[in-house]
Amino acid sequence: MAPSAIQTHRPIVICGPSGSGKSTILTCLFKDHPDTFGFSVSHTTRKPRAGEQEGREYQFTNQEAFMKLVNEGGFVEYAKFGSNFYGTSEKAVKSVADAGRICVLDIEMEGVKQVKRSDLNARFLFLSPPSLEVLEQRLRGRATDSEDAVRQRLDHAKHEMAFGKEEGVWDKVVINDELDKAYKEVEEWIVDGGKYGSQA
Ligand SMILES: Nc1ncnc2c1ncn2[C@@H]1O[C@H](COP(=O)(O)OP(=O)(O)OP(=O)(O)O)[C@@H](O)[C@H]1O
Repeated sequence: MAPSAIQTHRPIVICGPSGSGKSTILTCLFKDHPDTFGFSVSHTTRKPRAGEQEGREYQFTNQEAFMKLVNEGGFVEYAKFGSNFYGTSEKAVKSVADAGRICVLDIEMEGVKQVKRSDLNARFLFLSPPSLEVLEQRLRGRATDSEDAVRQRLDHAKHEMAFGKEEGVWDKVVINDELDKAYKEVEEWIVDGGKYGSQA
């Protein structure tokens, strides 16, 4: 039987504390490899903001429809933030692969555990800051968060760093010390000599 798109285009899960550099590294990757990667469009029960378009930023839905999809096992991961639900449907990930791209999932710890239990056959990358001290400097340097938010992120980062050290979870752990070096290491692992982790 011919391999499915999801087997030839294995999704990449990237996880790491806020401020570890996920967006920075993914921006480089997408720029250096145009038309290779894609993000799946998540579902959310929150209302669209001005300028947001159905099916582009999110698939906007209501709680009843969201829960129905949960019960049908349609999500590879979902979570509640504040009073709204957010989730990644299996269909959304598969449609990225069907379009000939590798789906990149930038998700947090609980989501990673759920994707691990799914049949997505994803590859798991943990991006770590060199230390909590450096992470704090970067979060402050980014200047996008209030003092309270920085403290919350650092608090959460301690648990995430422990998760990053757990056996059997990660296919690759990269320490983002010097950006160019970390990026090269991520790129090399993802591209995998042109195989992109494909076993097919
Ligand atoms: N190797 C590095 N050396 C120095 N600064 C870095 C390095 N990598 C990233 N940064 C800086 O650290 C800050 C945090 O990076 P970034 O926003 O990419 O993190 P993130 O993991 O995507 O965070 P979030 O999960 O909150 O979106 C940014 O200001 C970025 O420019």
